[in-house]
Amino acid sequence: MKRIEWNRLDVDARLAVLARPARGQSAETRAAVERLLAQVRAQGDAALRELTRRFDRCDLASLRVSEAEFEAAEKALSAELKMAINEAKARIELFHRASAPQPVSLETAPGVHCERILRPIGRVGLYVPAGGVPLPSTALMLGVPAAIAGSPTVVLCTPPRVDGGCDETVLYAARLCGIREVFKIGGAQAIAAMAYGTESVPRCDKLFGPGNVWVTEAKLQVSADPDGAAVDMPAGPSEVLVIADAQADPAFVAADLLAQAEHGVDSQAILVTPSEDLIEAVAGCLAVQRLRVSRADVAGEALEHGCLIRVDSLDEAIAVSNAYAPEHLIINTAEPRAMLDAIVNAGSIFLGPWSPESVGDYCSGTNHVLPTYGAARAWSGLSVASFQKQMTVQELSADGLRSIGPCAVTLATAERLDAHASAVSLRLQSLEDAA
Ligand SMILES: NC(=O)c1ccc[n+]([C@@H]2O[C@H](COP(=O)([O-])OP(=O)(O)OC[C@H]3O[C@@H](n4cnc5c(N)ncnc54)[C@H](O)[C@@H]3O)[C@@H](O)[C@H]2O)c1
Ligand SMILES: N[C@H](CO)Cc1c[nH]c[nH+]1
Ligand SMILES: [Zn+2]
Repeated sequence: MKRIEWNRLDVDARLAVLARPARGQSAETRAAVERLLAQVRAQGDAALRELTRRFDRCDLASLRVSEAEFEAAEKALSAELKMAINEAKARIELFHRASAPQPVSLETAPGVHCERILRPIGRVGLYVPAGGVPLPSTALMLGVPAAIAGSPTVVLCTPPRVDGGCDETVLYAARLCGIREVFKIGGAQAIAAMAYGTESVPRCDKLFGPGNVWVTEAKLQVSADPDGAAVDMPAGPSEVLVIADAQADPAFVAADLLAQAEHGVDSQAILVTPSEDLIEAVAGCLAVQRLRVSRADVAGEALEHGCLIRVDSLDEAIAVSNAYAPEHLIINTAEPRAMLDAIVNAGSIFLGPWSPESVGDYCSGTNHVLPTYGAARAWSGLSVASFQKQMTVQELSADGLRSIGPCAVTLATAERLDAHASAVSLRLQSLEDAA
């Protein structure tokens, strides 16, 4: 990992350190995804079968996962794994229920009743990656808030294995969330199927979930198409930034950096600390720990563009973190909670030595689908609200209109929107006439 002395850098060099690798896909990827989307729109299921043969190297009799496959999946898993999934799901549900938006109803003036009411998005499409390693935890992170919001149609796509089956753990997690419409489709073709619909796959209003470059580009393209679908958030490679001081255990810090690095070669792992000794010790631990992980090649490549940044103080570390706006922020210092008020940009925050980022990935209760690539400056992680629409309602009595109508007339007149003004003044006049 690169070692950086923050205070020796000028402004441009600091910006370069905080810059992510170039965003957006190559022109070839964009064009390839455009062709894939057009093919699925034109040929429906036939295109899905052909593309699954080409990219996933398997011939599917049925795109949809059958009841028998769900049952076989449940039988195939160990009791221990099922219990862990059930346990994680219960905590994710607890947190997501508690943090779900509530309806609002109040009088803003006598006789002026304003409400916020909530409705689930009608048809939602979930994507669970499985090209490299299948991610059943992602099925929970998408499926639980969708179920709490109460979306009537929940569709889930995940790539098939070469034998035509699906990862059993993903199927078990999907079923636990009440999802029945699961399709063995991966990549851009899955996004196209859910955005535009095919003979088998229902068309969805909004799509959720992470994925590789083809998935990400396809989500971008369908969200820009008025006939396509909305998407959850701008996504990029996974990221972690650790703020630590001299008291932090270097083995813990190294393990946290490595955990994010093993996701993909483009993962971002950054340590910011005032302690030169900690940087030295973390570098040593990383050299040892990375040899022990099965995805050592992937992690090693990711760590090459990660960095160990030395700052003068913890206040400066916070400033670096706020400027970077990491997906995950770990604060491993003597008084982590005391720093929380100063943190303004981060997807999810992990306080203290006993809160590794991995627990947020699986089972603390928070969601692991989070804004990356600096999007945490303006975006939040997935929640029940992401699966809902918030509609506002107003109901005025005659007295209500008498009381606030003149305000509307004055503002409409100032904007020279006479029809707006008269929609109110006409009514005020009729009330006066009736009095
Ligand atoms: N930010 C997050 O919340 C988060 C969480 C989990 C995973 N991730 C990321 O999700 C990604 C998962 O990627 P993955 O590849 O393992 O699985 P994936 O399911 O996203 O992609 C696999 C699919 O890609 C398609 N594909 C393969 N080669 C292709 C080609 N040449 N042209 C067109 N399509 C092709 C295939 O159809 C295949 O089914 C990783 O980058 C991981 O870091 C992010
Ligand atoms: N850390 C990933 C989000 O950036 C989510 C994940 C799934 N499984 C393990 N980790
Ligand atoms: Zn992870």
